[in-house]
Amino acid sequence: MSQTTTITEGQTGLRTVTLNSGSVYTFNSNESTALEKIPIIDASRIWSEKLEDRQAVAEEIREASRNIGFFYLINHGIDQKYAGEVMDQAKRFFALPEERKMEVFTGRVPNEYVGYHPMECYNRNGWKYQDLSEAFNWAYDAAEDPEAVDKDQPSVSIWPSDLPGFREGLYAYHTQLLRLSRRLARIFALALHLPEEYFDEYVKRPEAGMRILHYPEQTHTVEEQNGIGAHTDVECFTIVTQDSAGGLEVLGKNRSWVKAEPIPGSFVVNIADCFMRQTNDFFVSTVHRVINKSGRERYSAPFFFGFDRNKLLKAVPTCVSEENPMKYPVMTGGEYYAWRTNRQKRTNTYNADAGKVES
Ligand SMILES: O=C(O)CCC(=O)C(=O)O
Ligand SMILES: [Fe+2]
Repeated sequence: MSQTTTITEGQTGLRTVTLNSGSVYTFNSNESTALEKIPIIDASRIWSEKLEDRQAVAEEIREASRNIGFFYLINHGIDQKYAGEVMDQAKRFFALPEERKMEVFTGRVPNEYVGYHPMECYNRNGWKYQDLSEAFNWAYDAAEDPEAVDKDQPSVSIWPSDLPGFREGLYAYHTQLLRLSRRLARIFALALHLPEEYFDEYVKRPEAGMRILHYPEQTHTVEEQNGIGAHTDVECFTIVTQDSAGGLEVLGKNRSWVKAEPIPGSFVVNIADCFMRQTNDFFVSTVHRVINKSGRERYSAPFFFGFDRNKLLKAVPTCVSEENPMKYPVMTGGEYYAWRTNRQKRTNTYNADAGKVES
């Protein structure tokens, strides 16, 4: 899930991005570079029996999370067949006629980000052309979670009719990523120098939405259009599966767009806004965007992992002190998610009854 921004071009050539949470970012140019490197972290140690191994990988994650807010995970142990199946299902879904996809239009589910977000329905940066992508989102479902505490809790997702195997294919991968994320929540606790089990209570009933995205090749310039405009994610962290087309870009410390080049079999993990708030800005929730200039279609599948909606979004003890007091007001995760979801969905220019409305 992402957030609306506006961009203005200053006389210096610098661009200013104002996120709708009020944060302002400046960048030098719309061109992306490979100058700054996104760290590559070997995840095999997160599953190690030895605490020293888990602590060692946690320290690497700590550094990446506070410096750039993005890292690759390699050797994560999840079989590639699950990602392959999700990419196949994405191609199948997005190839459906518009009216079939509109059966599950996101506008049908108030306050939740689930369902279909049509092609060019957002313009996150107020550029000349709408963002060139379409997406389908689905939510956590206790029935698909082997570790669920309450299996009967209903899920808010909506599903297209007559698409056998679609839901199953998506949840098979989702369940794998859920297990990885719960383990990562422990590693993040170590990374914050907290007891390893610190977040366990927060992830029993996590916020764990996922989406598939389709980006056609963009022919307009990078000054005129994005695939998905500059934004920050909402929850704690995001695990992105991308295909080989490339196009994901991260706003680096030097104020340039850094390419997150595809590394086969890897995940791109990024810190999101709830984790930034819970770490009192120790972890950085980094602005990112997608521009598909690869000459072919691009598909991706981000998994958004956050804490239980009923828990308080409050800075952890190792990130506050008398000299460094809490920066953000305390609210529940649910209140924060609803606020962000509604802000984003209000900018959707597709009206289910009237058809597509240009912004
Ligand atoms: O498609 C991607 O690689 C990333 C998409 C993204 O940033 C998002 O959906 O929040
Ligand atoms: Fe994102």
